[in-house]
Amino acid sequence: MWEKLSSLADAYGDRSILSLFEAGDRFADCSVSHDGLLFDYSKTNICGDVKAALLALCEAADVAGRRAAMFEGQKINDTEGRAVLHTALRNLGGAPVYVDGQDVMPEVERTYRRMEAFATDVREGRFQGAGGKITDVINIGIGGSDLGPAMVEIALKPYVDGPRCHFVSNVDGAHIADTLKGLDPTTTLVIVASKTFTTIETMTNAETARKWMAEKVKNTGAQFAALSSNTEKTGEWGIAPERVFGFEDWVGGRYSMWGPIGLSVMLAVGPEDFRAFLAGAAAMDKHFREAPFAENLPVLLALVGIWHNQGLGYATRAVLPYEQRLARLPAYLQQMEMESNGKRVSMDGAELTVNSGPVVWGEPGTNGQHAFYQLIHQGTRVVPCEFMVGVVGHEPDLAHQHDLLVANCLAQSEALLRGRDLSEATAIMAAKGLEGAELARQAAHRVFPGNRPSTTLVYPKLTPFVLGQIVAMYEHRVFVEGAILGINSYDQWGVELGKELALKLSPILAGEEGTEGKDGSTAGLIAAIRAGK
Ligand SMILES: O=P(O)(O)OC[C@H]1O[C@](O)(CO)[C@@H](O)[C@@H]1O
Repeated sequence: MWEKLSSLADAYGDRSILSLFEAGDRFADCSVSHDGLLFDYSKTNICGDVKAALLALCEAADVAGRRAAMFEGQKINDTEGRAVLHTALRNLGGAPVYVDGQDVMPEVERTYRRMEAFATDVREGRFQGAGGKITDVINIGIGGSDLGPAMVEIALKPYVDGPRCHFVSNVDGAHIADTLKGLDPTTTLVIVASKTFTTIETMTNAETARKWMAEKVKNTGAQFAALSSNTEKTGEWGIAPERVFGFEDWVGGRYSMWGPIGLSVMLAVGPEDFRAFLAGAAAMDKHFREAPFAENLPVLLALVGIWHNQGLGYATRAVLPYEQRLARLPAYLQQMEMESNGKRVSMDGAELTVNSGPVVWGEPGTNGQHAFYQLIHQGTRVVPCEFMVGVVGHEPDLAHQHDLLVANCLAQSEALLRGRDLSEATAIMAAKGLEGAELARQAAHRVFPGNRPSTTLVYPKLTPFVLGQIVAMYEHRVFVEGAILGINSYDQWGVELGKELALKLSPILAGEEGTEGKDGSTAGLIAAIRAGK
């Protein structure tokens, strides 16, 4: 299945992307517009036969069949025996969705209405803390129970008109200590967000928050809410059922912010804007299900990813939003993509014969330009870049700054494409008066190889709807890449070993057990830390 792609990669790996623009209207051929979004992949070296080979991979992997299986609630997460239906969380008012023959939508809608009612009560002051109206909300969660809502709350700042939201994730006591400083427990609502309600970091931080609140609030439980699929544990922990918002095991942690895990966002922006966020995602779901693959945004994004990673062997990709409010998007996508597609075996347990998903990283522009773009432009390894930028910002008075932002975004992809060759670099340095060996030496440092691939996503403005579209597009991109690789994108066994070892290390670090059986490095580190305490 991969031979064709690999022979095309051998043939085309080094060809000039710029020269591809000489034939026909490449921009028109290699960009897709849908519902306000414009995805341009013309600055990659994908063209006719590469695209055909990539689309053939979709056929060979039966992406269409697997897509149908996902939306139909089949148990495509087959190492855990679970359906994968985060799409149901944003299917509000939509068609029934069946799991094991039962329509899950009535329960999804019911929970959603409870969330709306609770969020409205908090925002309008009907739900109060011991000291009055809730001013602050702390979401305690980690991974998918943190990254999504934390990312969205920043992204939608212009829409925030509710209580201040804080996000605590790290088991490092510094995180919760710094967050609690300055907060008034009598007007703070604590949300414990954990699908399993057993995650050690979250439960430890929740306990710390409970102690902090108990110093000033008699009935601490009244100011706690839980977001979880483990209602037994939320009950044991003492959170009253009316403030427990549940979801089923067919919602994966890293895909969960569309439902109860998004409660902090709903509290911040209000139910109406949260609904718009879901509507954007639902619109992308529809596009993903209906558009032909050759014009399907998530499919194209996935194919670009497959070409760069499995085809050309580029091990990483940078996500570079030219939008300060998307500062946490790269971290969010890191979990979504790397926890989903960082797998070494296919569904049947056989080792992959191609690379698994790439390393995903990034920072917003223009900040990244002054940090790591040096390597992207002149380093020896190629880093495919995924730029994104809004046509307008939310600050009409600062439109000139937005124009500068856009200019920088476009300049970077242009620079990556064109580069600067030795003759140009030499002419520039000669014009500055250099000559001879020094001219040659200095010019060499100013050469940009160029021919470095990038894509650009242009969106009208970062509204809740648009953010929903973008995130859902990435979710489906991960699905398509995973389907082509033949892996299960919805389990995460790779996080388990470290968790198990950490539990065993705690008593050793405390001096209650010895280091027998530990490797020399770990034993040495334990000894040093124990001695330094
Ligand atoms: O919501 P929970 O159950 O606390 O899990 C948090 C995170 O931990 C993980 O299971 C990985 O450790 C993620 O997949 C998940 O998002």
